[in-house]
Amino acid sequence: MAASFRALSAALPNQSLTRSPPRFLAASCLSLRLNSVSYTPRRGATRASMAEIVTPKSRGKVKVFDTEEDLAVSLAEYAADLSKKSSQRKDSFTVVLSGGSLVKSLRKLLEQPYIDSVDWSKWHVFWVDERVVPKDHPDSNYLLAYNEFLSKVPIPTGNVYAINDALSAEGAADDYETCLKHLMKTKTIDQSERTGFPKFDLMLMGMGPDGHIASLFPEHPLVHEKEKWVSFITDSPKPPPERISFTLPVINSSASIALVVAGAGKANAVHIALSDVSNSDMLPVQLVAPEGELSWFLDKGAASKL
Ligand SMILES: O=C1O[C@H](COP(=O)(O)O)[C@@H](O)[C@H](O)[C@H]1O
Repeated sequence: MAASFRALSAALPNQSLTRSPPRFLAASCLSLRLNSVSYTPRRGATRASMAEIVTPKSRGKVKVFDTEEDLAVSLAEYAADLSKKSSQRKDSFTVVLSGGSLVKSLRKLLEQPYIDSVDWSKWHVFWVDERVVPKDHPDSNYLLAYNEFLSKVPIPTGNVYAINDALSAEGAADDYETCLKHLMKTKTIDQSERTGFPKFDLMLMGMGPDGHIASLFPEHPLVHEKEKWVSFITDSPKPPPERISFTLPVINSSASIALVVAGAGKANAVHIALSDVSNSDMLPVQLVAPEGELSWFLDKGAASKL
């Protein structure tokens, strides 16, 4: 069993992971080195109360907030700032959403000053993963984003790229990849000069308590996909079983990734993800290393094991 997965299984004895529980904890996985810690004082009602942690080089910038509310305030500021910079430079701002708890953390973008100041006409919205269910199904990541966010902002309908829910998992993944290829050709989506894969402006990613990101689950072969842009699984350990997902080469070609994690139930995976450790079979979240910048938005609970 892989070391990171073994460590996480030991740390989460009451949560159902996809492999049997370990007999011991791999100590090396839990050696996080913090280079420095600095505190930013609260500067006003809309400012978030935050601590910033400097992690090992490739693990990005880590912001820890007192509350998920503070996290949401800062996330809105971050996304709006990137949107502004991108909109000044080009005609499209390509944003990739996750499902799950991430969507709720976008709620401050629906408030002033962002709702009126963001140039929503430039936004093009994609999903890093989607469950292969009808778009009106309660498990649909599209439906969640539509209800909580997309229906409340003036993003042109044609700029929202949901999966074709009439297709099989394999068909939907191929179809989505074809759509991305077309949009890269027409320059709506940038192309990474380094990898040739699409380079999204901003990926807003959640993480599961088992360290999964998108629909890339620990010890699943899909984690090692190197060629495809979008792939599918029919055996997801988290229901529903059929999903499509961006692959790691696409995720890691991004200009910016925000990893948004709240709640003590995810603290062990956060701890492992931010440790300076590499082994042959790491948790999917440990493999996130974008071409551009990686920013972590954590609440106190998620950061409680750092
Ligand atoms: O199934 C999924 O889970 C992850 C994590 O969800 P969360 O509710 O624990 O934040 C999510 O990022 C992914 O998009 C979704 O399909």
